[in-house]
Parts: sequence; structure tokens; C-alpha cells
Amino acid sequence: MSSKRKHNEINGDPVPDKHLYKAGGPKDDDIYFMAVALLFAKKSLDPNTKVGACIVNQEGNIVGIGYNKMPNGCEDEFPWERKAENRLETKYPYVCHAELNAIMNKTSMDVKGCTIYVTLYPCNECAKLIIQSGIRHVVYLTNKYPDTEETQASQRLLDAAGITQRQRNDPCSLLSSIDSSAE
Ligand SMILES: O=c1[nH]c(=O)n([C@H]2C[C@H](O)[C@@H](COP(=O)(O)O)O2)cc1CO
Repeated sequence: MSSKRKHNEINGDPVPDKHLYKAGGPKDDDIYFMAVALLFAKKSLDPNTKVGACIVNQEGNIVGIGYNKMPNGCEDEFPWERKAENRLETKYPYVCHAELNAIMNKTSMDVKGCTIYVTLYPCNECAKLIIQSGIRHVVYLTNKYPDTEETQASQRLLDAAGITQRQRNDPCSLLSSIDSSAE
């Protein structure tokens, strides 16, 4: 048998094209997955920026969820400050980003070929994780810091690796309608 892959595969099993989930396809499930990412962002204790991430495989199943938090077991050990005279007194050296947590918490063998829905455009460190994990698509809600070196390096990395990136910000209206019907 030829070693060349003829089909898309999930855990080694061939999957016909028609069964593959297409982000932005006719059913446009994007909105629901971004809403899930937004819901998990709400769990973050970061007082300034709460980020959620949701990884979806090619069948349209959620295989990873995460939000920005301090490392497991040290949740109360580190500050949430943005600014301090000493950077070691800020959150930045310690916080685990939403994308890292979603990839580490994956429920499948791997996340190759998956789409990551993230409420903030990934930084360069997360871009590296995304590329190395085999994720192929990034869908983001906001790009709060477009001019920073981290964001620009991230864009270069994702572009170079051929990772598709697109913005979907309409889940805000979906969520606000859920919020108001629950009141
Ligand atoms: O891709 C990301 N994923 C992620 O979880 N974060 C987190 C780290 C911080 O807790 C927060 C950013 O904080 P701030 O906006 O105050 O600088 O967002 C930040 C980025 C982008 O930098």
C-alpha cells in the first residue's frame, strides 16, 4: 500500500470530504464555538483581559477548552497587576494563556488540522504553540493590541506557517441576546 495519504484522516481512519466540518460552512457553526470561547473567558480571574479558547476538530467536535489563568495549584501565588516597578510583580511572567491551556487540556490524541477559536488575537508565543500542535485555522474575536511586537511577530509566524486567520465578532450579539433572555 502506498504511504501517501489519500484521504483526510481522524486518528488514522479515513474520513470522506463530505463529512468534514468546514469552518464558515453552510451551517456556520463559528458563532457557537466563539460563544463557547467567550463563555470560558468569563472564568478567568484576570481583572483586565479575560481570554477564552475553544479547539474544534475537523468533524466539528470540541476537543479543547481553555482560559487565561495562573498555573495549576498556584492560582493565589501570583499578582494580576499589569504594571509594577519590577516586572516580576506583574502577571506577565506567570499567566498561562488561554491557547496554551486549551492545547494542554485537549481531549483527543492530538489537535492536528483543528480550528482554534480565541477571543483575543494570539501572541507570538501562542502562535508558536498553535503551529507546533498542528492547528491549521485561527478564528479570533478581537485584536486588542495590533501594533505590539508580539502581535506583529505572531502574524508573521502564522502567515509563514500557512495558518488561516479570520475575525468573527458577531457572537457578541448572540451572547447579549442569551444574557437578556436570562434576566
Ligand atoms: O493570546 C493571548 N492569550 C491570552 O490568554 N492572553 C492573556 C494574558 C493576560 O492574562 C491577558 C492580557 O492582559 P492585558 O490585556 O492586561 O495585557 O490576556 C493574552 C494573549 C495575547 O497577548
